[in-house]
Amino acid sequence: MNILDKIVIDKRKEVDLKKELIPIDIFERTPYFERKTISLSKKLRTSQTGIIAEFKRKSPSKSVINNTVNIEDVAMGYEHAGACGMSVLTDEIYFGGFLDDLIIARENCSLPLLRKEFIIDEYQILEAKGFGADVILLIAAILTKAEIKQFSELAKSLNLDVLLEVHNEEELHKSIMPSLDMLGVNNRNLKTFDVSLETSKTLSTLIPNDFVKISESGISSIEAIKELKPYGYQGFLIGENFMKTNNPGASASQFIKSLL
Ligand SMILES: O=C(O)c1ccccc1NCC(=O)[C@H](O)[C@H](O)COP(=O)(O)O
Repeated sequence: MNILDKIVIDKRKEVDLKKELIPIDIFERTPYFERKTISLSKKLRTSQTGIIAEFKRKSPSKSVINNTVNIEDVAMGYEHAGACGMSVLTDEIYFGGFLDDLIIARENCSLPLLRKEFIIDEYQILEAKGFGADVILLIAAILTKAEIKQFSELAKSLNLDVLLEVHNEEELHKSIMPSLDMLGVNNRNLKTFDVSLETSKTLSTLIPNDFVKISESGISSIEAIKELKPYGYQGFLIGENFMKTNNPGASASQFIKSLL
């Protein structure tokens, strides 16, 4: 069984258990639920750099990345660095993240926040809103076309932006629909962990211009961004390159300054 299938099986168990323990309407009563969300797609359309900086403690492909920095400092650091948005991995088993990380990030910066999660149930979308997210991620590899439609329409009804992630042509073709804001091409094959920026280049021409295009994973140099921009990418999701340092905010700041 590949890692993605394993993650989805564990996620199903986790969500089913939570649904038994925490009624969904609780999320509608959090202080964050009524908050006016910030649109990442709108910010990216006018951003000079388009950097979405990620908070990522560990990953299935790299094991531990950074266990010492705290999310308060990193959220403030990313905002100060001039990032366009922040991605927060909330999966605990595989990425060492927590839902509370979203709240802590929300309290420490005013960047649009992406809940980076393996969303397989509407419950997680209400939860994302209740914990201060502005954007949700939908991964085409783990969802049917009907689920992508159902989940993205629910997110839009809650004023959340939707980032749909693909890795190949088949996933892209099944996914394109008006309820998405951004199309992300993951340069990492989530089943084998192979990373290649060629994936973003190849798929770019197939993405209609109405969507903001984001290139995700394996970006570690200014040269990579310069290579990808001519293919129409306006957003660049970067995790490990910043998180592997002692000071991810300072690392993002240096990176963003070199881009301007
Ligand atoms: O990062 C992984 O190893 C991974 C494995 C399986 C599923 C998802 C995975 N990562 C999620 C992401 O999409 C990345 O964290 C994000 O794009 C940033 O990537 P990077 O800059 O390479 O840390």
